[in-house]
Amino acid sequence: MSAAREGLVVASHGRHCVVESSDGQRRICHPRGKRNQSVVGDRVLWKPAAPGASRGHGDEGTIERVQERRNLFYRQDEVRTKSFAANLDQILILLAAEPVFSESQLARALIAAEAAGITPLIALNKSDLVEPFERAWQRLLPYRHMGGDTPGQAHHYRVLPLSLAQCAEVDRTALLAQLQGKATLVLGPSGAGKSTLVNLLVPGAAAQTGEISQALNSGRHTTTSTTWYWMDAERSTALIDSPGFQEFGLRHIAATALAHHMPDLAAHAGSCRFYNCTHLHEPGCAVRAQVADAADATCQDGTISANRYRIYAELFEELSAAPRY
Ligand SMILES: Nc1nc2c(ncn2[C@@H]2O[C@H](COP(=O)(O)OP(=O)(O)OP(=O)(O)O)[C@@H](O)[C@H]2O)c(=O)[nH]1
Ligand SMILES: [Zn+2]
Repeated sequence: MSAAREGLVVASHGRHCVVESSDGQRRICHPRGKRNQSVVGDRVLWKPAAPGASRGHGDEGTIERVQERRNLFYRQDEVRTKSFAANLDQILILLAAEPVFSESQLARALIAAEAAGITPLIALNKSDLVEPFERAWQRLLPYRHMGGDTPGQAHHYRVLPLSLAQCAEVDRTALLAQLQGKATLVLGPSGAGKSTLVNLLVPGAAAQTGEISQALNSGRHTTTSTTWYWMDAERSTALIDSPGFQEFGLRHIAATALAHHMPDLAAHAGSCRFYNCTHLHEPGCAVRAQVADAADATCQDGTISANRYRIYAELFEELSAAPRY
């Protein structure tokens, strides 16, 4: 019996996953048990399959154990839990001037990131589309100023303007500075420019996925759901591409914990008269007292935008409702 070796899960497809060993070699691995419990980003212990035992995919292996995770980013609706990836340093939410993004989806992704303890970063692409960009940038005002404007104090979220198609060197440099040495999960609505981003930043992205598809030996299974790409030869900077920005279920978060994961609300929640205030109808609610009347109000002065509060109230109701199944 050979000893188990360490590896990194770089793609996952149904019951198979692709494990990269320290020498960079990638191979298909099957879980030892019935279910595939590993997700992309997992560190695993694997063993090569016994000679002759492989199922025609060449060199294969078995996952013996999934090592303890630093974090796990996932969403959950009423019927299922979907894991995006594990052991992440940050989550890049890629939006664009067009198509118009959903603020509710953005808020959900940010809440899930906060709940998992992973730093989110927001980028708004297509700055070359001047007017739509201006409108979208304006819609992001509460996010750009969250955390207040006290001199010397950083905003809660970093929001980067970008034009990936024009690939201005200054944009690329700003983005690279944010990604260097980290494992970043990229999330975003369809059409925002995720593929453009991956192709711009990952040399040989096609080759990396080609290798995976080849390893999966499956013309039928060409789309792996989540993929880990190395941006550098030293394999220190990674981008993880994942679908699933739509229908971002937050069933794993208690309604009463929501405000805690929304920094603009959390800043005031401690001053409510009742310690268990839901910020929906209680007297002496410090959160509601800060909700701006005007739809275009910002968080610049510590106020809460009307949209953010509406999103909170809607989510609170959704998460309090009894399961339908
Ligand atoms: N004007 C403009 N168009 C861009 C920019 N970046 C990407 N695009 C275009 O936007 C479209 C969508 O880009 P993709 O990279 O395919 O978007 P995606 O997020 O991968 O979309 P899906 O494949 O549907 O998930 C393409 O036609 C790109 O050429 C940009 O900075 N400015
Ligand atoms: Zn309150």
